[in-house]
Amino acid sequence: SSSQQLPLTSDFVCEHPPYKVHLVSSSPLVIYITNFLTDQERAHLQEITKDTFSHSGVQGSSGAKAINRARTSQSTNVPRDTVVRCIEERALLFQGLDTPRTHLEPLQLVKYGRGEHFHFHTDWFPNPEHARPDAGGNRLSSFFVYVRVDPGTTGGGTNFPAVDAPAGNGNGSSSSSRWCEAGFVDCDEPWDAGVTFRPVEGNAVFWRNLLPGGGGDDRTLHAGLPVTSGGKIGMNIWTREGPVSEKVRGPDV
Ligand SMILES: O=C(O)CCC(=O)C(=O)O
Ligand SMILES: [Fe+2]
Repeated sequence: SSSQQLPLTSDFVCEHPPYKVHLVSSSPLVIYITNFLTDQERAHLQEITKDTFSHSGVQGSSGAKAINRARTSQSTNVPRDTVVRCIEERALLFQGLDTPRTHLEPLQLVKYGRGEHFHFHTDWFPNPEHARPDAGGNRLSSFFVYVRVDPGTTGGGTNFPAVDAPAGNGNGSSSSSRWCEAGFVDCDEPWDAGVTFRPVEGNAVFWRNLLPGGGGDDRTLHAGLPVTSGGKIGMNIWTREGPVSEKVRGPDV
């Protein structure tokens, strides 16, 4: 219905929802964020990208692919309108007061149907060619935001095999963990599988990809596990070490 869409008039006011942060791991830095996107923003993102998804890897942005980017999902870049700029601003403020907007790649939606997955990979580029200063350097941080989860969806979690599950989550021994009870973490996974975040609409996982010296942090390896029923749309927000060219970022719309 039309009430589902935000007005895209010049008097649009960017208001950030009262999201909450929950520390998962300090090394590597991993933070779980609840209510990062509003329902209206989620609907808007889907509306403006409808019919634009394709299977073509890293579409239109850096042209670079990390190794093991075996993804059966479809993706699309999000045109940067006032609502999207508001989400960008939120992601920048989250990371401090001095991260310029130009360090952001175009936001990217990733869509999975039943049986689709994204194999283990790092978001940072192991190939220095893809992380050259004129390309914006490497990917300093990632947000993966759950934009849509079809009712009855199973699977489709985001797994980090080298990140310990939050302390006291009771993996394998108890169901008392608040992380499990809240539905944020999949505690049915075996203890040695690291941590698996369940897709929950509006919530996000944030992590830092690079070590203090600038090298890639192998512990940020992760995968989009196969969706066993239903479907999921997620969104990547990638912040580079330096500015991304205007050509890659595209115009404001
Ligand atoms: O689908 C997921 O849970 C993760 C996707 C991902 O890692 C990516 O698009 O880079
Ligand atoms: Fe990723």
